Amino acid sequence: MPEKALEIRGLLKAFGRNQVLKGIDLSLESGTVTVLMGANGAGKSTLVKVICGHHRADGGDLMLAGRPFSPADASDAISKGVVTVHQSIDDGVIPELDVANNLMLDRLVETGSGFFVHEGKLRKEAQKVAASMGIDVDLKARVADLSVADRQMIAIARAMARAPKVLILDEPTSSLSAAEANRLFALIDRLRDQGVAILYISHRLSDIRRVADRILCMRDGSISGVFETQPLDYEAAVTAMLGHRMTEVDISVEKGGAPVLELDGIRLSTDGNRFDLSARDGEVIALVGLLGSGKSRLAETIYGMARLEGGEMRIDGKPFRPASVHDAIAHGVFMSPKDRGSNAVIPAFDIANNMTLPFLSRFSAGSFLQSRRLRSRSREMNERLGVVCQSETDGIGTLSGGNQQKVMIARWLMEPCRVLLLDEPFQGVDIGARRDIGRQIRASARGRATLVFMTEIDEALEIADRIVVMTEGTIAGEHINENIDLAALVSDISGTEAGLAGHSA
Ligand SMILES: Nc1ncnc2c1ncn2[C@@H]1O[C@H](COP(=O)(O)OP(=O)(O)OP(=O)(O)O)[C@@H](O)[C@H]1O
Repeated sequence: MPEKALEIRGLLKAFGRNQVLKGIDLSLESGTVTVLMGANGAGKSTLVKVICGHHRADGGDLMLAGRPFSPADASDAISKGVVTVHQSIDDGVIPELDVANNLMLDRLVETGSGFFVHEGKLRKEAQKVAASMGIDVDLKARVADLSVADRQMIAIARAMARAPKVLILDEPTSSLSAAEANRLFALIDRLRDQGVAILYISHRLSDIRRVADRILCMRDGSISGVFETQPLDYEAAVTAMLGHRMTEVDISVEKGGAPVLELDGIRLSTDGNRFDLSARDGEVIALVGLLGSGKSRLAETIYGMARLEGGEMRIDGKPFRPASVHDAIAHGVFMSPKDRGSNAVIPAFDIANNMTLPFLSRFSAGSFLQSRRLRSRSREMNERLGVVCQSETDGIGTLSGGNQQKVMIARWLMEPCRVLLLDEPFQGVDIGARRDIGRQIRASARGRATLVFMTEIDEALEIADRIVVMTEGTIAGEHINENIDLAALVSDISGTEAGLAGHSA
């Protein structure tokens, strides 16, 4: 029998009158990866925050390796053997220090030996840790200069230097490219072999298929399903998580709409290849590519944040060369940026104000009627997208991450525009919510051209009329979604492995 690393019985947690955890029972076994799936707002982060000492439980018992466990705070949890790598990876590293010092940080602090004292010894030890984790990074590099993936590896390696019994990874692949995610999976395999009990939280079926030994589903503050018999039944797990089967997004190809946005022989960098793209009224185009493929640069160029380095852009047949974001917006171009935390959410505002923010100035006459109208529209949008909240006057900060993302998308779907750019709209949202958002994107498509920038092919296939593949700053291929030739699509994204891993075709 595998050893029970962590056992939880009857865990309760409420925020005010919102009972978020309603008696959670679960156990994590050593040398096993348990995936925790749950719809946005189900309570996953709250559960993790209780386990890692960030929140105090209101009731229930936690046992770590057979002993009562009630962490006073995050560092108490770590010292007892429960380490969490949060979505915000820089929680786990000090960006200004080099890799070796980051890897050895805890030992340096524990022994009080201070930094850089035994430089040679420190580097040797760090080398050992890096090698044992299969990490191939220059130990002298400043962590701030590393890629997101490398920083995340260092955060995990640092966590492992504490020899934890339980490692919690909260959506660890959300900022990684496919190849980087594969490196992370290899590291997880090693840790499992070393006997660590891993709790892995994810919304991505392709990740879940790759790492899960067992799946726990969470719905509305309770565990709604446990799947541990191989082969795992993913369809049943998704149903247990959502409480119903998933419904499909209807992709009916809009034919014959007039061109709205035309890119004619454009170049994103001075030495980049030129390309053309035309987006029609009512059309939803997915621009798919890995990190560095140029898709974000393209979004920024259309949105007036980056300079067009050649060629011509037109909107409704008229030349369009935005000098600024303000200028792009004035031409009817809206963009929902990725990384909602730093780019979009106004923490001090409530849901309705966050949703209607760009339009507030227009209604700023302070008119009571207008404000009522905005509130009722945001209430309707909340319902259509299934935002889990008490009311539209809740502070945005009280929503779960995925629900904040829905509010941000709603912000741009609510208002008419000519060109809508959505950068990674499904980041951090659960599978059911992805369908809700996809359906709303399609329902709002008429009267505009919609360009959705994303890394996951599965997501593109779910919502787009046309899939455009980008590599090295230019277009590598275009595919109509209806009767798509998946093999050809895959070969366009040459070298893409994990983004496709979950696709069964
Ligand atoms: N600090 C807080 N104050 C008030 N309510 C909160 C707080 N933190 C979480 N909640 C509420 O708890 C519920 C569960 O949120 P939680 O973040 O745990 O969900 P989640 O399952 O992690 O969702 P996601 O997948 O979207 O990240 C939500 O209704 C949320 O509004």
